[in-house]
This record gives sequence, C-alpha cells and structure tokens, in this order.
Amino acid sequence: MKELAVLSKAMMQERKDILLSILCGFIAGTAGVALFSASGYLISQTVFAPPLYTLIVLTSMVKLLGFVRAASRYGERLASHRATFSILSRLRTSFFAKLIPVTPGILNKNRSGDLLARIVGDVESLQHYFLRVAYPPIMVVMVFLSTVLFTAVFSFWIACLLIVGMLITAFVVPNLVLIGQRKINEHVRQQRAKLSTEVTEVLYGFRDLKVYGQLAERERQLQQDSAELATQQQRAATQLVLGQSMHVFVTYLVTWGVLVISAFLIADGVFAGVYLAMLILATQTMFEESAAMAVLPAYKLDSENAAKRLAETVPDQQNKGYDDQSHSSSKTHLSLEVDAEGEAVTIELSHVSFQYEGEWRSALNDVSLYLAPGSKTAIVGASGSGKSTILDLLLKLRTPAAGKIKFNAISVNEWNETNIWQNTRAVLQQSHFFRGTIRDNLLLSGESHSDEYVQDILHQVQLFNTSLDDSVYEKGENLSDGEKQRLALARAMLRKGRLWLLDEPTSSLDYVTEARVLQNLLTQAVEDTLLLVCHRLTGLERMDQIVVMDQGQIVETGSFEELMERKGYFYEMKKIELQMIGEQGA
Ligand SMILES: Nc1ncnc2c1ncn2[C@@H]1O[C@H](COP(=O)(O)OP(=O)(O)OP(=O)(O)O)[C@@H](O)[C@H]1O
Repeated sequence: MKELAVLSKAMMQERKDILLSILCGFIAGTAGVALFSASGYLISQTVFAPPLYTLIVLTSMVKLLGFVRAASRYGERLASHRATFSILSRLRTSFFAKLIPVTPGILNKNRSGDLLARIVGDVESLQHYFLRVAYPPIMVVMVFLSTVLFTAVFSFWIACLLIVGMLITAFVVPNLVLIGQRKINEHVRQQRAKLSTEVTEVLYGFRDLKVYGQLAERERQLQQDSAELATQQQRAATQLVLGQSMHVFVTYLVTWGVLVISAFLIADGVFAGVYLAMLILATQTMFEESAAMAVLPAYKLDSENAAKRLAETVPDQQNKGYDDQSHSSSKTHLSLEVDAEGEAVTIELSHVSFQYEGEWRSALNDVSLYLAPGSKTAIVGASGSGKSTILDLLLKLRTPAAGKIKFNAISVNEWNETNIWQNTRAVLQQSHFFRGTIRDNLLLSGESHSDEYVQDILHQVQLFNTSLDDSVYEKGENLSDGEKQRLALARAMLRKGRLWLLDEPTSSLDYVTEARVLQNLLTQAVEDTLLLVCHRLTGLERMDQIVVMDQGQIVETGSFEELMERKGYFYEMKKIELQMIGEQGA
C-alpha cells in the first residue's frame, strides 16, 4: 500500500532496534517452548525416580531457560517499544512538516475537529503497525519453525498437525476477524470523527449556542454521539475477543490432537511415554506465542485506514509541491531580509487569478498590481471582493491559479515561505492570542526587546493601561476586539522586516484612536513597503495609491485626490461613508 511508504521509511530508520527486538523475541519464544517442554519432561521423569544428577541437570536447565526467557523478553519489549516510539515521533514530525505549508487549503476542506481526530488518532494508529502487524508474523514463523522441527524428531504426524493448526490460527481465524472488523472499524472511525467535530464546534460556539438556546439540544446530541461511539467500540472489542477465543479454541483442539496421536504412537512403541507431557506443553506454548496473530488483521486494517486518511489530508501533490518549494528555496538561498540601509520590498502581481477549492466563482480575477519599494498602498472595496485573498497569496498561504507574483522582481515560487513570514510584519484579520502574559503574546518569535521599548510600542497603539505582565486567557477571551487588534499591531511593530501586510488592523477602533494608531504606524513604516486592507476610507489621503476592488477585480487605482476627482466607485463609497458618519458638509 502506497500510503504506508512513509511508515516503511520510518521503520527502516529504526532497523537496529527492530533487528534487536526480533532477535530477542525469537530467543524468548524458543526459550519459552524449551522451558515448558523441559518442565514437562522433568515432571514425567520424576515418576521414574531418576538418578539425582539427572534431576539436578533438568531443574538447572528449567531455571536457566526461565532466566533466558525473562531476560530476552525484557530486551524484546525494550527494543520494540523504543523502536515504536521513535517511529511514532518520526511520523508526527514528518506529518506536521507536510501539513504546515498546506494548512490553509486543508482547513478549507476539513472541519477542525475532524482534522484534530486525524492528526491525533490516525498518527497514533500507525504506531501499532510495527508492533502488532509487521513484527508478530516474523516472530511466529521463527518460533513455529523451530518447534515443528523439534516435534518432527518425535513424529511426522504431530509436526503435520501443528502445521495445520498453525495455518488455521495464522490465516483462517484472522480472516474471520477481519471480515467482522472491516465494517465495525469504519463505523468507529466515522463516529469518532463526528464526535470530535461536534465537540470542537460546541466548544467554539458555546456562547452563541447558549444565547440562541441551542446548548441543551447540542449537549443531548453530543451524549447520543458519545453513546453511539461507545457501542461501536464495544462491538469492535467483542470482535477482537471473539478472534482471541477462536485462537484458544484451535489451540486446545490441536493439543487434543497431539495427545491422541501421541497416545497411539506411545502404544505402538514409536517413542516413550515420558515425552508425552513435553510434547503437549511445547504445543500449547507455541500457540501461546502466536496469540498476537488473531488481532493482527484488525490492527492492519486500522493502520491502513489511518495511513489512507493521512494521505488524503496531505495529498501527494501537495507534498510534492512542498518538497519542490523547499528544494528550490534551498537552491537559490534567497532572503527577503534587508538591512536598515537596504531597499524596501517591491511587489508585483501580474494577471493573478485565484479560486477557493470547491467554489464556483473566482475570488480573484486577473488582478495586476505594483507596489514600489517604500510605497503605501490601501486596498478598499466591498466585503468579499477579494482583499484578504491578496494578502494570503502574498504570504504564500495559498497559491494562485494563474498569473505571477514577484517579490523584488523574483517569482514568489523561488522564495522560501518561512523567509517571507519571518521578514514580513503581518496582521491578519483574526489574530490568535495564547494563554500567557501580554509580553508572551507580543514577542511571539522570541524577539529580544527591553520592557521599556515594548511598553513604548503599546503606547503607540494607544494601550496606556496595559502592563506587560497582565494575563491573557486562552484565545484572548479577556481582551476586547479593539485591544486584540492593537496588540496584533504592536506584535507587528515589534518584528523586523521592511514589508507590512495589514488586513483591517483597526476596524474595531473608534475614529480618534484609529487615526492616532495609523499615524504612529505610518511614522514607523515611513521607509517600508506597506499594504493596508481596510473598509473605512478615513485617513487614506496619506496613501500613495488606493486600489479599489469589486468582485475579485481591481476597478480603480490612484491616489486619494485622483480617485475623488474621477468621481467613480471610490468617490461614491466615500460619499456614502461621509453620510453614514454624519460628516457631510463638515
Ligand atoms: N476559505 C475560503 N473558502 C472558500 N471561499 C472563501 C474562503 N475565504 C474567502 N472566500 C470567498 O472568497 C471571496 C473573497 O474573500 P476575501 O476574504 O478575500 O474578501 P474580502 O474582500 O477580504 O472580504 P472582507 O472585507 O469581508 O474581509 C469571498 O467571496 C469569500 O466568500
């Protein structure tokens, strides 16, 4: 299965531990069979009152085998679990590395709860692949072959019976379990995804659900989904137990068979009766060692489904794109970083179009735009006209369907996205706040600024009563929208970079505060390239260029005066705004 390739690669990297666990597992398995065989022989021998030295040799052998079995089992567990956890850690790292560059696209397609279930549940499911799918058959075959060889010395028929029993436990029983598991497993997975999606939505929308009186209904739904998941899991567990019971049943059936054949052979004088207990115990121990085979298909199915879903989440094409990007970036070593004397960034969009996945109409249609180094540009336009999408494309969070984007005359494909993020002062429409202090939330990239400097920036964004040690709750619950916006702006002001990409950074502020904040912002960014997406049209007189957008297209471009003189779209928007804020005639 192609999707399991990443797993095989991770297993190859842990081959030392894997080989060690196979070796220890083989020693433990054969020592187990030998231990019980020797015990059976010892018990039978004592009946004939053998010489003392025989008993001493036999008991010492039993003790020694017991010790070897315990020590090698310990070694096996240690090496196999170490390999499993290393594989798990490699899987997590590789999955996240692939996930991060394509996150916006993924969040578009998947509900966050489902995504969480995939990331946590599916990656964890893959850890079972080595321990419960790849490893047991190797062990079972090795222990089985040595036991069959050993029993063949006594009787060809007993060896044949063991082979038949082994085929039943290794193929028939697991396949019966698999038939039942296939259906149940898929249900469990779907139900788990549904439950985590519901839980996430209730947590995120708790307040709205409460205010709109939907909380009780949602809770009832959650309980129902949770009960359904428990039922499905119970069915899956019952199936597994059934498989294990069938395994035990076959073990006893074969043991009876060995007993009957041995009885005949002993009666015929083929071998002495003293070996009977030894053969019975060897048979039972061998099947005990292969008990893991009964549950193997369930884990195999689970791992394959998990790998498939993870591959769907981060499809190959996206992986390829990511690898190619990293490759080309590392080749060219481009850096957006510019020193204080260096030029600010030039941006050029030519004939750029973009369509969100699953949407029938384009969010951007043939957009061309030039931002000169150090220029100040504002993008205005109706809601949904594509303003934020332009910022997403510039931040390489999404890839245009057509057209070219260039930074400093070099295609954006050549730039490493991390480099763009590190050297851009971006404020997105929704900024996330983490639980911690104001200081933690401002210096997210670990910038080292003195408290005085940070406090000064807070003053520039008109936050005079905020202390750096004030607490911030999860998702910034204890901050107003205006405070969040100003903190996000302060965050950007504390970063380095000569490019500012700001998406409605002051939309929740009152006019007076907004004007002061923008004034300070423009002072700090005086020599930098700045792109400001905004709804309000106040303060745009200071911009070098205003771009007006409608339905994914640029409908007007020019300075404030030019657009007002043109009496077009912008002029009409400005007129409406003035009417709204009652400034007409002022
Ligand atoms: N994640 C998404 N998936 C699908 N369609 C989207 C997504 N984000 C935006 N769109 C659509 O793309 C179009 C442009 O959206 P965009 O957010 O760029 O507009 P905007 O001008 O920034 O709007 P606003 O001023 O309301 O923020 C809209 O029609 C919107 O419905």
